[in-house]
Amino acid sequence: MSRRAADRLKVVLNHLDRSNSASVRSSFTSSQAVSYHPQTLRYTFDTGFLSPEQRIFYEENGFLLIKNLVSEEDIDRFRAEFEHVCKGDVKIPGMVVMRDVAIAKSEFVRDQKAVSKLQDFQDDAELFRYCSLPQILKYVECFTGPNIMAMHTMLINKPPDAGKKTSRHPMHQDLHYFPFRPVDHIVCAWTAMEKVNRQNGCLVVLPGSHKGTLQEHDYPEWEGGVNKMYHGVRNYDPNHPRMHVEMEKGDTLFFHPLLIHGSGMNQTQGFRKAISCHYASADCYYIDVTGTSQENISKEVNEIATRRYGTDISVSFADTWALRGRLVHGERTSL
Ligand SMILES: CC(C)CC(=O)SCCNC(=O)CCNC(=O)[C@H](O)C(C)(C)COP(=O)(O)OP(=O)(O)OC[C@H]1O[C@@H](n2cnc3c(N)ncnc32)[C@H](O)[C@@H]1OP(=O)(O)O
Ligand SMILES: Nc1ncnc2c1ncn2[C@@H]1O[C@H](COP(=O)(O)OP(=O)(O)OP(=O)(O)O)[C@@H](O)[C@H]1O
Ligand SMILES: O=C(O)CCC(=O)C(=O)O
Ligand SMILES: [Fe+2]
Ligand SMILES: [Mg+2]
Repeated sequence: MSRRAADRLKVVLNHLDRSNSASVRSSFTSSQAVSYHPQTLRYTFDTGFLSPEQRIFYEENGFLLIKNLVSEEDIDRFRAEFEHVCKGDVKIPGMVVMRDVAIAKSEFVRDQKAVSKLQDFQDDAELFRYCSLPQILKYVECFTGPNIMAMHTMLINKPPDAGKKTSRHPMHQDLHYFPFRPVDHIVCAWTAMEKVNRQNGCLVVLPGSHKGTLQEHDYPEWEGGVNKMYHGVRNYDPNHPRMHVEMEKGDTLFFHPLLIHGSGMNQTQGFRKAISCHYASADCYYIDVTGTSQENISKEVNEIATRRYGTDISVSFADTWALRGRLVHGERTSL
């Protein structure tokens, strides 16, 4: 550890463990002690589970990678269930089966291979086991606190790029899609279901971007087309320092909803699989996004809801989230 990192750690330890602060402080002279202004940790709770290094890393970067968190056996079960859904053996009301735009808009015969994403698997008991895995919730609690809702579920099956670069996911902030706050009590868990690397389109993150605000999002101007609702940050600067997060099967990335991230195109012949869940504290509250940068996405969601349910029932943007959210720990207090 560098000297600077060691100094920071001392400051944080001092702040974290007030009951023990006398013994920590005793290693400083009194003049050093008064010159310290310990920063408060804004993005994580002290549940005693994360190490100080992990907390500092998340505070500064907006993500935390935990190796080997989900077992091979569980992942193989999720994969088997995904195949059942693709074959039509399992049909779950409310679950969205999405195809890549390049395939959906072509003359190709639709088969299971065309599925690029399952969205909203909260009522599929086998897939939803992912959201309740105790080893994941142990981490989630550090970001959300003890009352935990699983708000949004996805199994992403990034297809081999059909030659139009539509397998890319533009750089975005997940908060753009969410009408609930406070932002710091929301976290995504994203687990690689196989080795993910630059070749097959791993996640790309802009470290530290979670410290900024929610930006305006739109469809990027991509010649080959863009998938439905794949908005990207407007005025994206491709020169911003970025990091490719390569992961092994079972590795899990936890990240903040303001972290700017996306994924590159899949240049292999395999389907790159990942499973994810966005969690929020059940103590969060819904906001009205009218007149904000989120109005464009809420309108798109409402259009799809109208197409699906007709105009008889009126479902607000917040309602679409309240209906899909499921309690996974503690009490359902607000969301
Ligand atoms: C943090 C998190 C929330 C971030 C994200 O998840 S970002 C991505 C979110 N994306 C979504 O939620 C997409 C949800 N997808 C859907 O609702 C559906 O897959 C739809 C895009 C509406 C298609 O529904 P589906 O039942 O398959 O309907 P059809 O096959 O009859 O197609 C209806 C019209 O939609 C078109 N379509 C289908 N798939 C895509 C696509 N991937 N991208 C763009 N357009 C698409 C299809 O060509 C058809 O268009 P027209 O023939 O009406 O012009
Ligand atoms: N105009 C844009 N708006 C939003 N996001 C974009 C835009 N252009 C590219 N991106 C996103 O930036 C990320 C990097 O894209 P790109 O495919 O150029 O590089 P890469 O595949 O990560 O790296 P490389 O191809 O060099 O290995 C991807 O998530 C991509 O979807
Ligand atoms: O798996 C990926 O490529 C990223 C998906 C993503 O960021 C999202 O759907 O919000
Ligand atoms: Fe995302
Ligand atoms: Mg690329």
